[in-house]
Amino acid sequence: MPPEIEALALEKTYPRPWWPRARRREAPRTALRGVSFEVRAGEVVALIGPNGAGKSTLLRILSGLLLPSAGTARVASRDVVRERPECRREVGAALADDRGLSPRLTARQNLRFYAALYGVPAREVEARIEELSGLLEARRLLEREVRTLSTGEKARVVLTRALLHRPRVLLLDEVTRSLDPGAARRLRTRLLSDVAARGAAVLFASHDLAEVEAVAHRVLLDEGRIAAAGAFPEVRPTAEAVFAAVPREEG
Ligand SMILES: Nc1ncnc2c1ncn2[C@@H]1O[C@H](COP(=O)(O)OP(=O)(O)OP(=O)(O)O)[C@@H](O)[C@H]1O
Repeated sequence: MPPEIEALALEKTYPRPWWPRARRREAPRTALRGVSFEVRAGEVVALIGPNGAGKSTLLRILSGLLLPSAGTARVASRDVVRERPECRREVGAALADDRGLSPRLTARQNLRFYAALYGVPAREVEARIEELSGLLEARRLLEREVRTLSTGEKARVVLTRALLHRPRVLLLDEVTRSLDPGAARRLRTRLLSDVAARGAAVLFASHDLAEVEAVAHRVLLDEGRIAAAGAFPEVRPTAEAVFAAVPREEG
């Protein structure tokens, strides 16, 4: 079986901003420098690394929101650039700074909209929303307008949305960051065991080494490059060194 997520020599350099004042000040920024790895069906892989390591950039490329500068990536055996629409149907993404929910619609209306977009059969939509919102402790939020929800409450709706169409690949960018610790733990355990049990591949970014130790089958450490990969005990010394390192100031 081919891997569900496959990155091969991925590179990403953000160009200088186009507006003149910032353009003079800012250089292009390289966020990924040849990243290669894979995630197989049923595997939960954590992507850990300090701020600016490139985690969000990588997840945005894999979800089809950002183009790589070089290299290739495949999700559910499809090329994320050439087969972008097909890819996006196979992926459930809950990314940092998610702006995809309409603030004036209720959570349920938003979820119905995305269910239709993802092609969930109409007769299954309500049952799916009930089931997932129960799993993600979001049922009491369903009839509320999204603009009235707290950050953590919105995160639950975003997670529910990511799972609506039973995606083969789930990409999570620090989604439990805004949840209180108990809820984060419960959600992580339920969510990840649920998706892994049905054979989905999960890649989630986190700063929290304890979180990674609890759930990840395998860990990737990223710093624009893969600094270490494998089971947590093997990666741990490098991870601890990277997180403990005093950052070098630029210039
Ligand atoms: N739109 C952008 N334009 C220019 N540079 C960017 C842009 N987005 C990210 N970067 C830069 O790319 C690098 C990687 O950023 P990225 O957001 O992928 O890191 P991260 O590992 O997700 O960080 P964090 O843990 O803080 O969320 C950083 O140096 C960042 O400043």
